[in-house]
Amino acid sequence: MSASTIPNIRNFSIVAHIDHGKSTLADRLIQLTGGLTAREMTEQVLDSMDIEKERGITIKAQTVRLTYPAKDGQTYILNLMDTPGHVDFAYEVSRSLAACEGSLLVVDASQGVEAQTLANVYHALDAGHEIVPVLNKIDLPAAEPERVKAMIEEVIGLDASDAVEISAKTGLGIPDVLEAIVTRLPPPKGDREAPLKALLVDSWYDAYLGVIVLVRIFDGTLKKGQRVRMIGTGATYEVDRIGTFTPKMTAQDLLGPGEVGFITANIKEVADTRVGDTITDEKKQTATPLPGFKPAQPVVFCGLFPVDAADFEDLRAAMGRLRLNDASFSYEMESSAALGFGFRCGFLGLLHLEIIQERLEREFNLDLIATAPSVVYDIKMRDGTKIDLHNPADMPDTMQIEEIQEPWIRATILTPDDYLGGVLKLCQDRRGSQIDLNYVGKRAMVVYDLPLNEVVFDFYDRLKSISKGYASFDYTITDLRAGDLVKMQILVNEEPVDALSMLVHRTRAEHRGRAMCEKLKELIPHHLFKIPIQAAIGGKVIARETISALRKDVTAKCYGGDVSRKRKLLDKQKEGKKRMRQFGKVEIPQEAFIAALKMDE
Ligand SMILES: Nc1nc2c(ncn2[C@@H]2O[C@H](COP(=O)(O)OP(=O)(O)OP(=O)(O)O)[C@@H](O)[C@H]2O)c(=O)[nH]1
Repeated sequence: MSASTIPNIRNFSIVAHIDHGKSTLADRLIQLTGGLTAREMTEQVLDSMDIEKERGITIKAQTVRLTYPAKDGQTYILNLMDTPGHVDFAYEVSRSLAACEGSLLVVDASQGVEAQTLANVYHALDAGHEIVPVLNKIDLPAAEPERVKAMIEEVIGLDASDAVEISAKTGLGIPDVLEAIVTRLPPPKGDREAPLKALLVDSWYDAYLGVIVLVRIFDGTLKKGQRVRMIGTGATYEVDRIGTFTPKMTAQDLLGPGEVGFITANIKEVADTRVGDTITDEKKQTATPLPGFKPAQPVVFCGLFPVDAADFEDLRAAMGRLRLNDASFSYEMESSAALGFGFRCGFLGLLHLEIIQERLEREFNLDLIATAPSVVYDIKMRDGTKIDLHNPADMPDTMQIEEIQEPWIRATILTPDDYLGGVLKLCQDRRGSQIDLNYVGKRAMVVYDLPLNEVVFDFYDRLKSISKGYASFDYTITDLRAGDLVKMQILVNEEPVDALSMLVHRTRAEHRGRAMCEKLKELIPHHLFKIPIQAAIGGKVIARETISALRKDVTAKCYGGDVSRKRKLLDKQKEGKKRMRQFGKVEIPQEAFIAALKMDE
């Protein structure tokens, strides 16, 4: 028995920087190979969740099987594995790549190589992929295909001389992409007679069908009724449905080597499936399981609390629902003196956090307060024990702490030359240390080591505003380093607000404390009494602001007859009311919690 090539199949991904046109190209490929009718094509197909559509980003890896009659007279099955484009989901990128042999590298011909182009193409090269460069958006007047080809060769080291030039928008060049997939990407290899060996690429929960598992077969065959074993978890299941996405779910009798498809097998929860696991036949097991992946670890934590305490059970139920589909999101119950009952939640990154919060608020109609995002700190105690600190409120007594370690990242930033000064200053201000600085044409490529704690709040927003949206950013977590970190508390009306406490580097504490007090002064409405706002480290106040006592009529300052302005102000106040929390005698609006953390330097 030996592996042979399966000549009429190609498995491929599209890797690209966000917004370079990956989804548009995928839709064109589906359209051209007749996977859907024109009416079904009205919406972008691969981005299926609402929020993905609205924000135009791809989150969950999906797959489509296309049938393509090529110029050589043969008909090919092309399996397109979609990959997410954002840094938070790098893990999902690598697992989709493991299921294919090649990638299309899509680069916007008016923009050029960006930070995530690099990160994603390196993932693809790591996965052993053959890569076809595709220059998109050549319909734009600003497109400079020759310059971008040179950039691909210089920065990535790929031969771009035969890059395919296309416009995913107009459809120009799409047939060339299909031909390139068939002629330039390698076919899969596999042994049909060997015991089943399949990769568990992804899984998600469907309200009607239960857990759906996306698989890529390497050896053997998989069919309905077969009993399979997941090697990692040891669980066994009987396959009750099997098929492919065209992109509609289509039943098949059997999947063989090189094929990609789905199974259902009466699996109760997504958490019962481990992405990267090897699926084999229960009776005839493979002797060589696939290498698998490290599970995605949450790196950013924050507390989520209902504004209205009566919503707690609804929040619990909603989190359970989201978790069904997203095993990388974690939560456990937490109670806070100020905020009551809520949950401590773990996320893959800030975007992941925002998406989950938004879904909870929008799909489940919940009003939430999010506390300051925090990274996970490793604390070594004097008695030799170690603590993983997810919540600054739980920080042990400093006298007992030997050392605090924090996660560091290596960040790659590409920016037009004009903004380089601002970008370097930002990195420097965030305790960064410069590793590399290069020029590629008129763009600078900067590599910095930075503490993740300085990046989680607003680094990305700041970078975008400094560079007018032109800089791109990608990072990987590298190591843990000891840091002189202290817990800073915020006191409103002499009472500590746990939800606003954070670990900061000692050298940054005063600056940060002052900025937070100033911001809170703007955001907390006047009350009938004076409210002191203080930042303190271990009982020592390092910054202070005071909110003066109330002027009764909020509209008083709108003298003159501008009625609509008055009404707006009153409406705004009413809106604010709904989303306020009572802290002792003080009401703090929800916006204050997040806004206080997003500070201008
Ligand atoms: N002019 C022009 N615009 C394009 C072309 N291809 C895509 N676009 C536009 O570029 C934007 C981004 O395209 P998407 O396909 O959503 O980008 P994406 O890479 O899938 O983004 P993510 O899903 O977030 O990774 C959209 O507004 C598209 O309409 C093209 O060939 N020409």
